[in-house]
Parts: sequence; C-alpha cells; structure tokens
Amino acid sequence: MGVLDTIVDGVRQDLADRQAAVSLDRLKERVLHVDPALDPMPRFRAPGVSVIAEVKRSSPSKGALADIPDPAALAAAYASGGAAAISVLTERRRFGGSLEDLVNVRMAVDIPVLRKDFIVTAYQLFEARANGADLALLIVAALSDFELVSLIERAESIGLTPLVETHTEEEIDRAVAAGAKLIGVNARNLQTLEVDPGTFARLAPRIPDGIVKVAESGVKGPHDVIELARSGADVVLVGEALVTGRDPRLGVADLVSAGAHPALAHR
Ligand SMILES: O=C(O)c1ccccc1NCC(=O)[C@H](O)[C@H](O)COP(=O)(O)O
Repeated sequence: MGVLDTIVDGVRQDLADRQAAVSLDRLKERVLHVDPALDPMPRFRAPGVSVIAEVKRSSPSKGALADIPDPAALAAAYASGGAAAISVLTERRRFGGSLEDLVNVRMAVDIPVLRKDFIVTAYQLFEARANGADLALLIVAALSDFELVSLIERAESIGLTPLVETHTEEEIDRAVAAGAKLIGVNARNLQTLEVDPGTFARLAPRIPDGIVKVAESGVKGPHDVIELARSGADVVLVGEALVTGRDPRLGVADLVSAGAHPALAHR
C-alpha cells in the first residue's frame, strides 16, 4: 500500500467514528446556520501571486515540524502578513490536525479558510462547511472520476470552493474534465513523498487559461515564488517554510511582496 492509500485508510477509520457520533442530517442542519462561505477566487485572480499560508504541525515526510499551541494566533499572524487564505490541515494521525483547529482559525480571521484533508465522502464536505471552511481540498489521486465530479458538485452546492489537487498531466486532464476551476499542482509525490521543484513549471501549461493555478509544496522563500510566478502560478500554498520560519507574519509578507514584484507585471 502506498503512502496516500495508508493515509486515506486511517482517515476512513476516523471518519467512521465521527459518522457514528454525528449524523449527516445533523451536519446538514448546521450548514444551514453557519455564515455564508467567503469566495476566494477574486483574491486569487487579483494582480500578483496570492499566498495560502498553512497551519501544519507535522507531516508524513518530515515528522514533527512545529509545536502550534494556538493555531488561531498563527492564522491571525499569517493574515496580518497579507495571506489571501489560510490552509488548515485537519487530518489527525499524520498531520496532528483537527476540526477544532479549523473552527479556531475560522473565528480568528476574516479571509477564506481551506480545509486541507483527504476528502473521500460528501460527509467530510458538510463537516468542512459546518465548521466554517470556505474551501475544501479534493485530491485527484484519491478519487475515481465519478467521485471527483460528484464531490466538486456537492462542494459547490453548499458554497465551498473546491481546490482540486493534481500531480501528473493525466490528473490535470481529469480535474479539467471534472469541472475544476481552481487546480493545485502538488510538487510532492504523495506516494513517494519526494518533492520535485520543477513540477509546476512542467505541468502548468496543461492547465487551460481561465482556471486559477495553485503551486503547492516545497516553496522555501521569495525566490521560489518568483520562479513559480514566471511559470504561471496565481497562488502558492506554503506550509513547512512558514511554520519553521522565524516570524510567520514577516514570512508571509516576504512571499507576498516577491509575488508582487514589478518584473512579474507582464504575466
Ligand atoms: O507534507 C507531507 O509530507 C504530505 C505527505 C503526504 C500527503 C500530503 C502531504 N502534505 C500536504 C500538503 O500538500 C502540504 O502540506 C502543502 O502543500 C504545503 O507543503 P509544504 O510547504 O512543503 O509544507
């Protein structure tokens, strides 16, 4: 079994516990009473490269990354540094996250919040929205075409913007065919965990114009943002470099100002 399959296996086990505790009908009821979701697309389409800053405690590739006792404070620092959105890893076993983190971050910021998890059922989308998420990650490699189309449709029907993650040309074609409007290219291979910094530049030309392009993983600093912008990135999603850096607010501000560099104005 590959790494992604192992993670999804654990996610399904935790999901079964939550489904036993909270019915789908109860979640649907809660969704009716949360504040409307924020639309991230105008920010992502604005001039310059937008930054999605991630709350990430640990990862399968690196183990423990950062002690984050107060994810709300971290998210607020990211927002004050100019982040366009916050990504919250809610997977528990490998990333140390939770839906509680999502709720706390939601309450701390007024910018869009992404539930970053391994979403394989509509139940998880309702959980995401009920707990304040505005976006939800859908990983093409973890889903059949039928599942991908129905989860995109379900996400949109409850106000969530799906970020559809890919790692190969074939996955990009599947994401486009499924109707994705926001496509992430993950530089990390989720089976081997290797990060290839050239992935976005290689695959981005495959994504049709009009679809917002997100470069995910392995972004270490401003130089990478400039390179990714030159390759067509509208958005970068950054975790490790920010949670292990000296100052989360300044870390985000440096990335944002690199993405707004005048030399990139012709993009
Ligand atoms: O980060 C991992 O090791 C990982 C392993 C398996 C599946 C997903 C994984 N990470 C999720 C992400 O996509 C990243 O957290 C995100 O793109 C930020 O990456 P980075 O800036 O390299 O921390």
